[in-house]
Amino acid sequence: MGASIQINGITHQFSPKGEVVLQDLMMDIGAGSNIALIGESGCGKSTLLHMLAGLLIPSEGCVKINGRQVTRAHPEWNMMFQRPGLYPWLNVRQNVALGLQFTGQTQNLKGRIDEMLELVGLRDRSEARIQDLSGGQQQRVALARSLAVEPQMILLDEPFSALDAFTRRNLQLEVSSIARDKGITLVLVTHDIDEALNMGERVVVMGRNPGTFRSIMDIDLSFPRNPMHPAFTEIREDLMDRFRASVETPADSETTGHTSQTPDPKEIANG
Ligand SMILES: Nc1ncnc2c1ncn2[C@@H]1O[C@H](COP(=O)(O)OP(=O)(O)OP(=O)(O)O)[C@@H](O)[C@H]1O
Repeated sequence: MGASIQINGITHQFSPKGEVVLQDLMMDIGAGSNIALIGESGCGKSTLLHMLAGLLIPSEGCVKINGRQVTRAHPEWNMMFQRPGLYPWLNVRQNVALGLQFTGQTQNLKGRIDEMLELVGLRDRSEARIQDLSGGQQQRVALARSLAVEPQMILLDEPFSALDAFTRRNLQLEVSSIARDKGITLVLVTHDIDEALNMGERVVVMGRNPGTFRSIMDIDLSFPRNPMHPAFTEIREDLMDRFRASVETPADSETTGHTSQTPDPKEIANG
């Protein structure tokens, strides 16, 4: 079961007299939903993600996961970064085992690892050395390690940005499909509008100085999504306009609260 997330009036400064990095953020994220955060560099996406992970406590307001205030990190709230963070002196299987060992879930360890490697398409590389894998395969190992502990929530901080376009798209589709199948709540930070649209049931556009939610858009397209489909293209254009507006219009010249707009329901064909 995925975690429900409540972002409850978050304002943040890294130091008492420093700039206000995030201001008055409010949002509820339903259990099992997939959210993408996009916005100009420096608008506070990673800062917010760290707060959801319990790695950073906001100066004002709080994050609640399943109704409880977050005060520290938790093994069921998994974070994946641009670099997969694997240990090169351990093989694939040993890397995947780490989360399970760390959380004491060592019953049927081999079976569980095999299941995860099957899920991410790496069953035949279980004994391989990390440095012998491609970047995409390494991210798959990191994903298998994250999924092995049956997380309630996965937080992704531009995890595919170093990958080639083909691998990147495959992983976007696979990760969002696995998260939906398993009911895991997924929050993705990205600079890439297509990535946000490939994965997000909701896309949140943030503005900077200070970081606010400028636009919240529910994306009513079925999965897997096809970037060539006219409905996808139309929503991409709309999202780009919102992104542009978030860069061009300073936050303090408009209401900093969030707006919500749901596009007309559009079914998208696969292929
Ligand atoms: N530990 C820190 N101490 C002081 N300021 C920080 C710290 N971490 C981030 N900042 C500042 O907070 C602001 C938001 O940073 P953050 O990394 O969250 O933005 P971002 O939207 O994720 O950017 P990018 O897209 O470039 O990764 C920036 O101005 C950054 O310089």
